[in-house]
Amino acid sequence: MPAARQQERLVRLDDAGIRRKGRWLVRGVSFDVTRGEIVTLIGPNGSGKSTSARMAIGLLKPDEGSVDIRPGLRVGYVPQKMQIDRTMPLAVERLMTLTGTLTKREIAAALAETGISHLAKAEVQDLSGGEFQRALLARAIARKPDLLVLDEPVQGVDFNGEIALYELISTIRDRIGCGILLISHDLHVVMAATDTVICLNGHVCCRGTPEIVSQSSEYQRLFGARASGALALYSHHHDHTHLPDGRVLHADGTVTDHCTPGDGHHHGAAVADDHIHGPDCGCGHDHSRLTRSDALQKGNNDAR
Ligand SMILES: Nc1ncnc2c1ncn2[C@@H]1O[C@H](COP(=O)(O)OP(=O)(O)OP(=O)(O)O)[C@@H](O)[C@H]1O
Repeated sequence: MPAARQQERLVRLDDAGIRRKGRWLVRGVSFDVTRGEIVTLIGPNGSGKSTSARMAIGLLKPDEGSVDIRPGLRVGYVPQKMQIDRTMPLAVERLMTLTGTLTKREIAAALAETGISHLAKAEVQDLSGGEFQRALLARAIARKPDLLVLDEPVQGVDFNGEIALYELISTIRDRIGCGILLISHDLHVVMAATDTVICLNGHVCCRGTPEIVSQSSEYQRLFGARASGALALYSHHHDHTHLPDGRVLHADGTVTDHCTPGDGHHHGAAVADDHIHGPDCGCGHDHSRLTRSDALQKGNNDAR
């Protein structure tokens, strides 16, 4: 692909935020996706990944900041949840055309690309989890999108299937030359397939290339031989916690309605996937900071 085309910016979010019912769902979100790039959003449940992705493709308008989408951008989107009536007979090739017409040739090419040509006439309700994800991917790439947005594309897929699907996503990027915005919880494999990782937790917590992160000494110390994913991105110091009611508890004990991009990193929520810090956990973090359970308890007390 020519270099100029590769640098083509497809979408840019600049300090974008979404507010609902008096609460910021995400705030201060800035990132670009350029052609040929795979950008992955990671973060705990409810951290704003889907909301940010939906802003990036114009399904949600930001309440502050801006989202610039290249004029005429063709988007292929696989949402996290699909409303498909599993009791209705629906063949895979019909699923492909539910949201617009496609030629037989386009359908055949997309099914071949995703390795499910043999399932063209199969009923969607009979597909395995991995086959269903491939069918959704086929539908999303059939119109040769400029930007492919995949919200948790490996849900319900076993470990080997996950790796195969990520490889497929990279192959599709190379062949179609699209940009890809990926949302994933699969930190152990997401590193391999990604150019840029963005860690969200109500705002952008940190970002970086997988290579730089995986070579850091803290990464090696934290995760050693079992480290093959983006877990290292979760190893930085976090200095505030989002409370269940949406307010923010800061390291100095103060509670505010929301965090801001300048707040620094979160404590606990993102680290909790592995352990709660204590004097013996050996992870190298600053243990004078509040543990997640301490922080939550303190926040709850403050709220009373
Ligand atoms: N329309 C809405 N009104 C109010 N709150 C909303 C709305 N949509 C989403 N939320 C809340 O915004 C937060 C972010 O949701 P979002 O779906 O973006 O998170 P996520 O990071 O994709 O989560 P998950 O990993 O669980 O899929 C959640 O707390 C969610 O409950």
